[in-house]
Amino acid sequence: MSLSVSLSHRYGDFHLDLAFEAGPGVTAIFGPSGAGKSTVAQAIAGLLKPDMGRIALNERVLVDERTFVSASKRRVGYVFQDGRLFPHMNVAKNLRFGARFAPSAHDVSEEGKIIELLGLQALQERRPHQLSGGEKQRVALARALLSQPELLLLDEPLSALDEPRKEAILPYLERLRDQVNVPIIYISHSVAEVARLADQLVILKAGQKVADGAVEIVLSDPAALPFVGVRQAGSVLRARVEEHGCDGLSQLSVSGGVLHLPGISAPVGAQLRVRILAQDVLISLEEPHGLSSRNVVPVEISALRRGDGPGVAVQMIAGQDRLLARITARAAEELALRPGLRCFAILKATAVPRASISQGGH
Ligand SMILES: Nc1ncnc2c1ncn2[C@@H]1O[C@H](COP(=O)(O)OP(=O)(O)OP(=O)(O)O)[C@@H](O)[C@H]1O
Repeated sequence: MSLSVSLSHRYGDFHLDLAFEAGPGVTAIFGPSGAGKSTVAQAIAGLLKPDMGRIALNERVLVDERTFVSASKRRVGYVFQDGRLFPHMNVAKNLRFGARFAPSAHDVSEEGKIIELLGLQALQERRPHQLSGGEKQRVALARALLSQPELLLLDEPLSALDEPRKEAILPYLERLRDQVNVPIIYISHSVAEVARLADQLVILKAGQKVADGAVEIVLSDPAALPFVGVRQAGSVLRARVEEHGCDGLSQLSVSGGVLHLPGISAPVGAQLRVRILAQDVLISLEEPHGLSSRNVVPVEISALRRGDGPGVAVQMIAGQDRLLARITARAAEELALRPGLRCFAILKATAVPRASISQGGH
């Protein structure tokens, strides 16, 4: 699958002007409020006719100078922030409504698989007002999938939910990513969600694309730090669960070494993604001894970038992975950090919260 987007659109002073390509898996479109994310989503879905541009989905042109395929003919399943279920219909009828738009009749087992995947078996008779926010979003996701879309477009699907409900629905989105063969465009202003779900990332600012690429590469790029925010910046590592210790710490292998982290319930052998915030990584020139942290990984510095304030972002290569640290410029000077320098990254185990660790995504 491929989605190719090139857009130019004006709303008063706001000018959206960008191009990107999205492949299979989850492509996140990330940016602050007003960056133009929803405008992009609406153009892809056919709810907005851009001033100029070209959008093609799997070689089928949806928009160009001569073409404007209507929303209902695009095969794009759109899930809004608030789900937008039909209030007078129960869950089963809402789902049937989605299936009406499918180009071919549904295999019952396929339909059952979607309902099971999103955990809706027991909710079929309920009306939307009898559902929690998270359950409504799961119904909206299933309804969109039942229309057999070529692309699923999720526009901040978690933004109306409180933290516990977000946490409860994220595993469903992960299962969707890993088990349903429909590419997903995921609009979000949450780095945490992007780090958990996305394969590719496009960052927008004031209507322009400021970064794009594989999520691990973009999130660990010091140049992207100003757009991601210093407190949210960090890298995503792929890890494998090796062993659960009886003291509550689990041993994970990453390509550059071993991490010991708490709160991991995934079984031995499971593949995980671990988000490590730049502010939680320390750098040592020598291999530290007599240190309370057991998470010490040998690294090589690959890039440094001075921010506007006292901080420096340091990118390091650890095996096949990249780590990002944010330290003070004074420390970087005193340690004479420079690209090519071999040193050690230290991570405090308790700095990685449970929500930063997720399963799958390969
Ligand atoms: N229908 C419209 N008419 C006029 N201006 C609009 C319209 N829709 C969006 N805008 C403007 O376009 C800009 C981008 O809006 P958009 O909703 O795409 O941003 P966003 O990144 O999705 O923001 P948020 O995260 O707050 O939803 C904003 O300045 C907004 O005010």
